[in-house]
Amino acid sequence: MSIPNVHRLIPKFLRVNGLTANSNELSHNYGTYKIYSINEHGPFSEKIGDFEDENYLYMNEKNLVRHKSLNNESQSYAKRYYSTKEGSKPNKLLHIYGRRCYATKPENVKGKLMHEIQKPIETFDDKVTVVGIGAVGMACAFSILSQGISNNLVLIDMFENKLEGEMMDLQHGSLFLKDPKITASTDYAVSAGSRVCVVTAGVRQKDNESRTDLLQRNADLMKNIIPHLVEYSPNAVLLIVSNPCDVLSYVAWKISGFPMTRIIGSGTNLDTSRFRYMIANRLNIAPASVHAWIIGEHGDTSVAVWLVGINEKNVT
Ligand SMILES: NC(=O)C1=CN([C@@H]2O[C@H](COP(=O)(O)OP(=O)(O)OC[C@H]3O[C@@H](n4cnc5c(N)ncnc54)[C@H](O)[C@@H]3O)[C@@H](O)[C@H]2O)C=CC1
Ligand SMILES: CC(=O)C(=O)O
Repeated sequence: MSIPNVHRLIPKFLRVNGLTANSNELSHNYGTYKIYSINEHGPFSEKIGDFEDENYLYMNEKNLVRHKSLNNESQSYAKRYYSTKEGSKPNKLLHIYGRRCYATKPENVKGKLMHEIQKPIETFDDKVTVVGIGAVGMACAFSILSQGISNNLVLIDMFENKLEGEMMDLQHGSLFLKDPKITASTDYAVSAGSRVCVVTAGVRQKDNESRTDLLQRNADLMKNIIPHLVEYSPNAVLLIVSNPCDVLSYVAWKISGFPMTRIIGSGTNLDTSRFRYMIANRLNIAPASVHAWIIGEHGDTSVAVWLVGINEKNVT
């Protein structure tokens, strides 16, 4: 956001807060601040602008209430409430955080070189457990972390050495992630309080085997795995990926005693994604532009359904 726009924005906040700031006071460029709001849905839900001016924070410090250093002074925040904003409901209180980013003032070498030390993130309320850390389990684990689905990941498998190695590999990637907490064990106690448990443990097909051929072996594993998950995470959603995933979802439902709404099978998602890719590839369009599904069981009896609509510019 350009500075003139910001000037339009800032007095609005100040006015709402009963302040009479003069936007001339905002004219000294220094760092870059990003202004965020939060509401009852969570923090940083909405970025409402960037601006460049140290005096705004200063002014907040002197005239408003809080120029607080949060997080052990690792970041400077200007914290304000305001009660109205275009597009938001009147009287709904929102927080404003102004976060200062160093290293934006070109001539300020110190600002470029000096970064305040941040503490590790300590609140984790979105625990996800992945049981079975083979090819599928680790792909799930990596996707969960890299897409920011959870910052609190637990890995469970039968093999301690393998668990340790996979855990360390993920932990060593923390710099590129959002400082996640990653734990691993053969003991299900580490999974306690998970919101989602993804089950990928089990045997996979060999040549000439169908997914249903795996049923007995993997159903036996479920009898061992599911009760532990229920014991430690009685409110979790179970996502069953092990094959045959639809039948094993049923098995997991029966063993767990959970309501049906808390058992999800990965079903034909993978098949659908494959199908869309193939059509997209054939038509030279993006998979997201293909409307096609594989329905039925994730297995040899599944059925393809699709719709093709063509106009001058698009194929849908
Ligand atoms: N639903 C879907 O779309 C897909 C399902 N699958 C299924 O996922 C399952 C896993 O496949 P992969 O990862 O390729 O196999 P994998 O052999 O690479 O990994 C299986 C993992 O499960 C672990 N495991 C076995 N018994 C266990 C137990 N009692 N407790 C904890 N961990 C246990 C093994 O130690 C191993 O690490 C298979 O059943 C496969 O058919 C695979 C691909 C897609
Ligand atoms: C293994 C399996 O279910 C799949 O790749 O579709």
